[in-house]
Amino acid sequence: MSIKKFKNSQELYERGQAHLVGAVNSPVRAFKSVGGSPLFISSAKGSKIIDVDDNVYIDLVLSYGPMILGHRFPAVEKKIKKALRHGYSFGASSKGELKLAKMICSAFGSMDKIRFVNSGTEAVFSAIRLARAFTGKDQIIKFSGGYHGHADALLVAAGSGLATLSLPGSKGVPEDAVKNTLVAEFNQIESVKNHIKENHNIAAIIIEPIPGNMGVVLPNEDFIKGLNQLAKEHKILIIADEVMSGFRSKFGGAQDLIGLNADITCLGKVIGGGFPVGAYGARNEIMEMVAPLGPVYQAGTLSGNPIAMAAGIATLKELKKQNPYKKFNKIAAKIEKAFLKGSKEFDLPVQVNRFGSMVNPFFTKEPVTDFPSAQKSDTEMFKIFFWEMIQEGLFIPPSQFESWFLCSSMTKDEIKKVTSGIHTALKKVAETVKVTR
Ligand SMILES: Cc1ncc(COP(=O)(O)O)c(C=O)c1O
Ligand SMILES: N[C@H](C=O)CCC(=O)O
Repeated sequence: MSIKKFKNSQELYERGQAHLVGAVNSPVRAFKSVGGSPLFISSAKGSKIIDVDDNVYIDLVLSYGPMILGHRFPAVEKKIKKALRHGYSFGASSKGELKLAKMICSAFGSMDKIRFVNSGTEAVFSAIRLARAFTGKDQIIKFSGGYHGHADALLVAAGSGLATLSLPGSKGVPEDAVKNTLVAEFNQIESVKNHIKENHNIAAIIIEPIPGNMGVVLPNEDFIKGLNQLAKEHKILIIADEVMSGFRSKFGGAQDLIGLNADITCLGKVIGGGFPVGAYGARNEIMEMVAPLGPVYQAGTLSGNPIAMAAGIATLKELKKQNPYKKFNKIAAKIEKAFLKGSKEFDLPVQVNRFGSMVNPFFTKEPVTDFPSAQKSDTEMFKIFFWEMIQEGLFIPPSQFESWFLCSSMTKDEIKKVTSGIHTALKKVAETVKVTR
């Protein structure tokens, strides 16, 4: 295998520093925690992504989730091209919005109505405003390691890029903006109970049903049951942030699979088929508080964008047709097996967490069940592993604390390439660790 070179990516990275902050438009793209300079991408098709040095990779990032069918899926591309011929944005309603809204509401028992916005961040902060208005209360509980976009109130003990960069929060967020944010520990119902005991103004608990922003973590059954019960007893709303998990483990939400009684659901990523989109939805009595029906204001020039709607409708139609969820479980199981085999053979501490098409490894001996246990993962090992995967032609997120994603376009050969690449990368980790110890 020839060694991959990144000359053109490096050049663009250097040039990019002049007019882009850190040469990127989202911090996770900067490769900060794995070192080296980030890849610049020239194109993608199916499960493959190609960088500007013509290196080809199997893509396990998939734009951090949206590209569930793979890139430029023919049926989706056809509908996007058709939509483009009709106009790009109208500032007025169009039929696609109705169609996508119906498809989504039919897939979630907890949603009668939905409002489209332009990103997951927008969906979440709008959902919080709505929960506060509906309950007449101000406080929210979030979980440490949970990431819900970059609204001020939620940049506390957050996962994703903040975990990657070891940032406890963000500068520029006034204390006032976070004074109503309470942080509990995922999978630890006592930490939620304690907040509820001490605070009587809690509007909502916001949760990623399957967290993917501290790496993938699975909720235990009793924890979810406990949340449902506490929320009901204390008239607290549950906001299921399914921006990442929505349509990734079933046609609909992970909330159904884990038995979470969501009041408001936030979506993004998959429902826009790769175009900027977000959405929040709930039962009628909650959604009818949103303007123009009710007093909660929320608006957007590009909301319900016709191209994003067309891509979303085509993606969901294709997902329904393919029903790839069993396939995802099988692929993820193979990935897990490759890790477990390699960790045994090379005597490495590895844990694998997976749910549907979300999967990722941690370099630690103990099971990963919350943010503190995820943070025990050896990020130096991850760094070595990451770069060897890149050399193997496998693009994974450049962070220990991001989920890998699977797409339905993956072929048997590509799956084999992934599992054998994992084996080689683990070997490299073991060899490097041996030398440096
Ligand atoms: C669970 C979750 N919520 C919210 C967001 C924010 O979405 P966006 O990046 O589209 O603003 C993300 C991803 O960034 C996410 O994974
Ligand atoms: N973890 C984030 C969302 O899921 C990754 C996307 C980003 O912040 O750029």
